[in-house]
Amino acid sequence: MEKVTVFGAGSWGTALAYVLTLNGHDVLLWTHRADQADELNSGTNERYLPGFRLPGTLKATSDLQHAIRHSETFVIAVPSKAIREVCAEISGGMDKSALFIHVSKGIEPDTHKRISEMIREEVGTEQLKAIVVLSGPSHAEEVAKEHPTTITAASEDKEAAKRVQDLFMNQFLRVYTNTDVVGVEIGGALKNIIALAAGLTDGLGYGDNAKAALITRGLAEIARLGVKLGATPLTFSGLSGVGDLIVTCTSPHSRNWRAGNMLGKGKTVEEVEASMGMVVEGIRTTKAAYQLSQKVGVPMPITAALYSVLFEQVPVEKAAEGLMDRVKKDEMEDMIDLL
Ligand SMILES: NC(=O)C1=CN([C@@H]2O[C@H](COP(=O)(O)OP(=O)(O)OC[C@H]3O[C@@H](n4cnc5c(N)ncnc54)[C@H](OP(=O)(O)O)[C@@H]3O)[C@@H](O)[C@H]2O)C=CC1
Ligand SMILES: O=C(CO)COP(=O)(O)O
Repeated sequence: MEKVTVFGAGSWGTALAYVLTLNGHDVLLWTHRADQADELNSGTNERYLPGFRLPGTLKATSDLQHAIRHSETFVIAVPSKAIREVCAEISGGMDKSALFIHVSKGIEPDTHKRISEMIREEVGTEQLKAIVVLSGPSHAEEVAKEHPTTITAASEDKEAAKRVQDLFMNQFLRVYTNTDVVGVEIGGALKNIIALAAGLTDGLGYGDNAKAALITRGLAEIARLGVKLGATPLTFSGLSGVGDLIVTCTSPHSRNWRAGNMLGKGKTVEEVEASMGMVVEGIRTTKAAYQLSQKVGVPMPITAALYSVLFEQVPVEKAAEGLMDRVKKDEMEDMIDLL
């Protein structure tokens, strides 16, 4: 039995705290809202996991110092836009080092930093035992129902990745390890762009051919960018690559797919964001990935088309037409770096 603190009590933080509690660990779930801590301690999280009953052994707090002191194993489960703020606050309150496990999927616009890079910038080297990213096809709603799920724990520190595998693995959650942090983080972040686009084409009524095209060509452009940034090509055919692409592009559980679907049915970006009530990482990541693709000179036509819809008010039908009208190509063109 280990002591673990989960920071962030949205759908994923709550589901992972549940898994760790089931696995026999002493888990403290931190939320920045005192009213939510009270609700969690009474056994529910209605906004983020409606109908789900938390076990009585899973405790919650909104006291950050209490949460930091509870353990030396931290699971960071807040949206990417809150990573810097939350990690800086945690770092400011730490008096011993800790293992940081992050589960967020995003890239920061303008700096183009991955989550583990932001954590390293906010937490002192002497405070970090290691950083592990936990990623893969895993809707919180299904994990909370104990449905079979597979994910990967990636770290440059193999022993740390194995420790995370041991912490989370059980009969319904199978955890693999990987050493390709860049590939796992890029795959997890960029699949949200393609999921938004898949929701959008579903909203337009384009059907399955269009979705298969988005998943396949989306994977090609994600891998192209990832390899340029130092990822191992094979990682993109794994759980955090094609696995997460499939689950997010095809499931109504996906907030990114749902947001895209609303856009395809004519809602504005502002209307979609206001109505979701949960994080839609793909919008921010589209901006970051578009900027990054321009900076490093990697063609990412789907990302560019979505960027034009989200940030340049290009009508969705026009963006889709633009994708189909592009110059004729060989399927494997621009893929040479992946060999
Ligand atoms: N849900 C899922 O199935 C999965 C999600 N992920 C990833 O995990 C990350 C978290 O997602 P998820 O749990 O779904 O998100 P949710 O939108 O469900 O919840 C976000 C949580 O973070 C809290 N939060 C937001 N900003 C801050 C802040 N500045 N300080 C402290 N807490 C904050 C929110 O609090 P408040 O209620 O006050 O807004 C809320 O509790 C995302 O990057 C997502 O892509 C990864 C795999 C699966
Ligand atoms: O990352 C996820 C599943 O692996 C969750 O995706 P959404 O954020 O689109 O719901």
